[in-house]
Amino acid sequence: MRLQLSTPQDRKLQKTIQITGSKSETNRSLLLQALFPNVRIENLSNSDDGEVMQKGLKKVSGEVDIHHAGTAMRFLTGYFASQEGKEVILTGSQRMQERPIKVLVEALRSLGASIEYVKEEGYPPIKISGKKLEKDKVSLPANISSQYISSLLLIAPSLKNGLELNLVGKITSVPYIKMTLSLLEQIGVTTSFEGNTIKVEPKDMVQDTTLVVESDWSSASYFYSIVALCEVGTKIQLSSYKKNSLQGDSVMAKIYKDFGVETTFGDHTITLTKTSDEIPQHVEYDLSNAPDTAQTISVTCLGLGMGCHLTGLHTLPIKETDRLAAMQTELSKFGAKVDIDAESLTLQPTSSLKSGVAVDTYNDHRMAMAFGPLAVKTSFKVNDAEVVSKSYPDFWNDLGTLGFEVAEL
Ligand SMILES: O=C(O)C1=C[C@@H](OP(=O)(O)O)[C@@H](O)[C@H](O)C1
Ligand SMILES: C=C(OP(=O)(O)O)C(=O)O
Repeated sequence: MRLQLSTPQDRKLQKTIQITGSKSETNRSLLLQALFPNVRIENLSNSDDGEVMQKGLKKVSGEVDIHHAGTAMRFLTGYFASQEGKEVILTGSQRMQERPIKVLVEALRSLGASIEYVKEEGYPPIKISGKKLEKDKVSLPANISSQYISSLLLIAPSLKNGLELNLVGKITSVPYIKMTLSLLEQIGVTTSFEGNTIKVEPKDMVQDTTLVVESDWSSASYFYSIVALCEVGTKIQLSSYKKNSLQGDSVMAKIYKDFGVETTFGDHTITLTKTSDEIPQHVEYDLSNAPDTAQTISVTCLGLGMGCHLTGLHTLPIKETDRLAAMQTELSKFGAKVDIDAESLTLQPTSSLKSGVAVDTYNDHRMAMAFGPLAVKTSFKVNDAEVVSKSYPDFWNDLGTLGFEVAEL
């Protein structure tokens, strides 16, 4: 699907949007529910990633295809490895077969798991023969993906003696690890995280608990960007959100103050208001705790004619696409000057945006959604725009609701 995006007639928007549940909280909650069936879940994500996770958890044998969903790939690896009697081949899209899984496989093997690579060593697909895992201590590198750590933590309470993890190296995407621990605590599991050591106590049964998934803050980031690019007075209300979020991307509320956007927390809502046009020429952020917002922020800066230096981006090359390379290519199409290295992106201020551009999306939902808000400033095309369904299937409809002209070509 190729879309033509055109500037909304009114650049002082006033609207309310309901956003689907966080895909990260959803996929953790679904796994916990599979282990402890008396856990209930509200406000599940309607994303592709949530759907493949739900389907995957129901399988006991055969092939499980999780498409592009990193969390489903990593969380189901731990799950099936610890499920005696289940035997599956866990696979995914071509890109998923290029996203590394070795750190997690080695950690699970050292706990006693039986996992074999079907094609290339270190990458999916993998054949998993579920077993009771007897060991309770493991060390693993923590600087590549926090999803490996969350995968182990999620199965930890179901292991006979629980689990002690020793994290080696600089820990990346820390809020996602804390989110996992918070959800475990919510269902009554005892955990601790001190220095580089995480401990999870075993638990046979949990009390009836309802996990209420907060809406997705990474999805909210695109509305922060829209408000930042619109006129002073623009007000967009989003639900259902809370102040004490488990999601690290809630840092948007703080970061977007720099772009003149104020956040007001209401009863399960946030209201984003553009209050000021006075913005700095250049901003710098370390996004190692909120990697999924890097694309959003760089497009906001492009649209506002600002420069930025974003660091802590070492995980971006192994996500849905190599996001650093993809951003450099796509930002440059609009006339931007962009430099990247292994962990950072630097954008020079761009005074006028080129028009007639077609943005490529690289099977990456965030490439499409990050550029969407730029339609406030200029008209352009988005190729393969359906990619948004990975985390936010209603994205283009919601942009239409705001008054953007979204036409299928
Ligand atoms: O645990 C999670 O739900 C996630 C962790 C992050 O990945 P990394 O830990 O690989 O950075 C993030 O980018 C991803 O979208 C979701
Ligand atoms: C990196 C992402 O997803 P995942 O790793 O779960 O595929 C994302 O949604 O930005």
